Amino acid sequence: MSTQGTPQDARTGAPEPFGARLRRAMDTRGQLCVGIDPHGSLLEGWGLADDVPGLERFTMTVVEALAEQVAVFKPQSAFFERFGSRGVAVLERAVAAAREAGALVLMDAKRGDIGSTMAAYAATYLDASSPLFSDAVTVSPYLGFESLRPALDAARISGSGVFVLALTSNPEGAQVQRATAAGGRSVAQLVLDAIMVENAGEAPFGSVGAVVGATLREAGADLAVNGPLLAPGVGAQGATPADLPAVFGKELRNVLPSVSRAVLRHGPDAAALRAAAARYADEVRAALAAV
Ligand SMILES: O=C(O)c1cc(=O)[nH]c(=O)n1[C@@H]1O[C@H](COP(=O)(O)O)[C@@H](O)[C@H]1O
Repeated sequence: MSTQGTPQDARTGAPEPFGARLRRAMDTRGQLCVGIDPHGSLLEGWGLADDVPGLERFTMTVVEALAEQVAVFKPQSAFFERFGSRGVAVLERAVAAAREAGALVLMDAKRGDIGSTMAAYAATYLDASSPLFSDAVTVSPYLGFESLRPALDAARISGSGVFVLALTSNPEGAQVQRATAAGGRSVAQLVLDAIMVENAGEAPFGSVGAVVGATLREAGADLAVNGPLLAPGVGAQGATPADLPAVFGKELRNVLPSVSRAVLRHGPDAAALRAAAARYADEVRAALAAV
């Protein structure tokens, strides 16, 4: 497995772990992830056709406008896959352009399968020689946390990261995630505990993140996973940066709030996109400073 494309640790020559790279990006650029979700309605709002050239124009405009400003981009794979191979080619180009410009890319693919198939997903997103290699990928642990092992192993080798769904932003998630597992803990808590074990001893924090919706109002779970906490749901789903302290408490410094539509709708003007992202980054900074 090649580790091309991943910055290396100057001292050891090994790929620098994603957790260290993300911590630095969050500390220097601010704690904000902008999702790239090319909904047909957004393309229409930008005056673009809902086709491959429209997808490409939309995506590259977002990348060019924000790549030197935001810590992380989170392209949502489904919005590219819906156009077939030509849409995936746009996604490949966007990932390369964003990484080239210094932003980290978290591929939102939410993959999860039996371990032997999970290895193929890991090869797709977490092997540095793959055309879709990303700094990190979202995965679902609901086939059992250990089914994710091939992705966790591949991430360690290539210096990339894995974000595991724990408490999702949608109201339906509670049915599964808040259910009580054997031993009396919630299913989500078991996932969080397993993430904690993966990140044990890592500094500044580990490369295995948890996804915890900003919409939850309160976590109702122990979020001290020694890793990043991706918090989608800010903006279009109704959460605001001011809601973050109540959900994340003492883990606030590790939170990476994510906004897609509420930033993207400000395009196609690059300055307006930059201003919208800067407003959210400022609001997040203010929410963190207030506690
Ligand atoms: O993993 C995710 O990114 C994710 C997890 C979750 O619990 N909720 C959630 O909304 N997301 C993603 O975050 C993005 C939210 O988009 P907006 O609601 O437009 O900001 C979408 O791409 C979702 O698929």
